[in-house]
Amino acid sequence: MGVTEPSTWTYLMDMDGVLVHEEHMVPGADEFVAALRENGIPFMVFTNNSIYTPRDLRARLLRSGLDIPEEAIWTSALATAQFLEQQRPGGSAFVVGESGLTTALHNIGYVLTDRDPDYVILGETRTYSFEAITKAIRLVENGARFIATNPDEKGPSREGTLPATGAVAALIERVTGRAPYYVGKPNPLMMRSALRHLGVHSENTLMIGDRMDTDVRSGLESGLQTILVLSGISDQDTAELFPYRPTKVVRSIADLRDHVTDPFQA
Ligand SMILES: O=C(CO)COP(=O)(O)O
Ligand SMILES: [Mg+2]
Repeated sequence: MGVTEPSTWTYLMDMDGVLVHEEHMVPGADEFVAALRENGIPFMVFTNNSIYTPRDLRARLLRSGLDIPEEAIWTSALATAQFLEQQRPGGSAFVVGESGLTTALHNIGYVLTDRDPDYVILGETRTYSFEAITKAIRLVENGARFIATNPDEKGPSREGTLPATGAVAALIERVTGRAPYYVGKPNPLMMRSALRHLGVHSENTLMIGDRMDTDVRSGLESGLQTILVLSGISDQDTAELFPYRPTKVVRSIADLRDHVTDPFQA
């Protein structure tokens, strides 16, 4: 499909499976980011991973070899806090997650408590505890609104699949009969907040991701061009399993490093 290349693109880049696998950089990702910088192309890391604050995530990415400014990092934790600040300012929540989520909620003035909270908020962590999940279940049963940062049921790593927020949300939903509201990709809320944050329009913005059901769908439904990479969750057959298609499929972000001004001509 012919894509009209705008004078310059803005890049929204998924993180896990595109730029890194946990703490390991995807080969060539540093050269890709350097090419964006050399061409003065605006970009944002746009991740459903709610574990880290932008400050911690910048430090983590830097150690992996990627120099990403804090202000170019937008996570599902930040999107969730922005959503709740609009929904119920000064609210309270019981949180199952890490500092990326608790810090974002504290920054909007939320009280974190297990005593009659307005919300139960489930985020990404690598240390889900049976006790915390049980508490979350009981609070949802008692009427707390159930929110989850992202629907990803798994994440990629060099060692193999990692269970993720969506899988734990499914456990809580199975026990309580209450489905969570997911704020992260593909919810248009998260995309709109990123485009607003960047001050750009969908026509000259593209989304690069490793998942069809979060990254590509999120971009597609917001009018962006989309690129699926095969370095994360998806393989060469994945795109065919979905009713919709990405604009382009590449093996990894390294394949784009020499075409950042015209990614669809290559
Ligand atoms: O955290 C995730 C699932 O583990 C997904 O993060 P990304 O949106 O960066 O791929
Ligand atoms: Mg990903």
